[in-house]
Amino acid sequence: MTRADEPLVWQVPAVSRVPLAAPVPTDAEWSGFIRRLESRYDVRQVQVDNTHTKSTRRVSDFLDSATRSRIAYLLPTTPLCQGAADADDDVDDNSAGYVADRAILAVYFGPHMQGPSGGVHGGAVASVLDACIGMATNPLSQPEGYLTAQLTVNYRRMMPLGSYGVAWARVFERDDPSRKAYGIARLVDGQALLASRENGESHRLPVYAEASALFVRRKRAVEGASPASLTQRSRL
Ligand SMILES: CCCCCCCCCCCC(=O)SCCNC(=O)CCNC(=O)[C@H](O)C(C)(C)COP(=O)(O)OP(=O)(O)OC[C@H]1O[C@@H](n2cnc3c(N)ncnc32)[C@H](O)[C@@H]1OP(=O)(O)O
Repeated sequence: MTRADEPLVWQVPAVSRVPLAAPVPTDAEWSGFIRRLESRYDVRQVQVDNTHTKSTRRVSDFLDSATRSRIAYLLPTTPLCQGAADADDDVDDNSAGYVADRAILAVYFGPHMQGPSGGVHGGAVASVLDACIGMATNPLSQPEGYLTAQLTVNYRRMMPLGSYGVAWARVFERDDPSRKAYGIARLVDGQALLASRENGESHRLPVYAEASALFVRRKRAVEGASPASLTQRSRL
């Protein structure tokens, strides 16, 4: 057998696996966190399920599973569909809660997202930021029209395992003729965010990671969705 034919074997050093002190929050703890976010900020949780209707939205089965359902999709209560989101002007922007260009994901980074010892895996952080920009980029009535073409993540600090994170994203440019949308997202510590709000502190919160992304709208989505069909779908 030549060297090139030898099976590739990873030499993994034996490490002792220490049980992680990052238990998944109970239902009550998790909903308490979301309620605090809703009461301190002008946001509301969008109920998530697997049907793409106007008021419900799937986050991602993958993230749902990795977080043990400790992930929530929130939107500003006041519609913000101005500027960038106006590209979808055939959609009824003024209906309650419809926000196309911003999104917030609240997430608990638990033991199933471990990367470095005591820290969250960079891929998990990237997934959350990508999903958050994806939510902001894809209007509720046009789910999954835009796909990630490029994602750049800047890891500023290690996110400790067992943290509540809050990521928010916005689309700052949507170039509809060429089907491109550009967005950014930032991830901060959710408990620190709430504490600073509750204590009336105005200092800038440390950013754990930030991302910028290019999303491209699939050709199929563009061809298959006439303005009439979009309007119809948005009213379902
Ligand atoms: C999870 C939460 C769920 C939440 C639910 C809703 C959120 C969904 C978000 C999901 C996020 C994901 O994970 S998506 C999964 C990961 N991503 C993917 O699998 C995408 C794989 N790539 C593709 O399918 C394709 O490459 C596309 C769709 C991105 C683009 O293909 P295309 O449609 O043929 O584009 P094409 O006509 O060639 O190009 C259109 C314009 O975009 C530019 N362009 C195209 N691709 C790129 C690129 N990679 N980098 C730079 N620029 C590009 C072209 O130069 C051109 O510019 P110009 O000449 O016009 O200037």
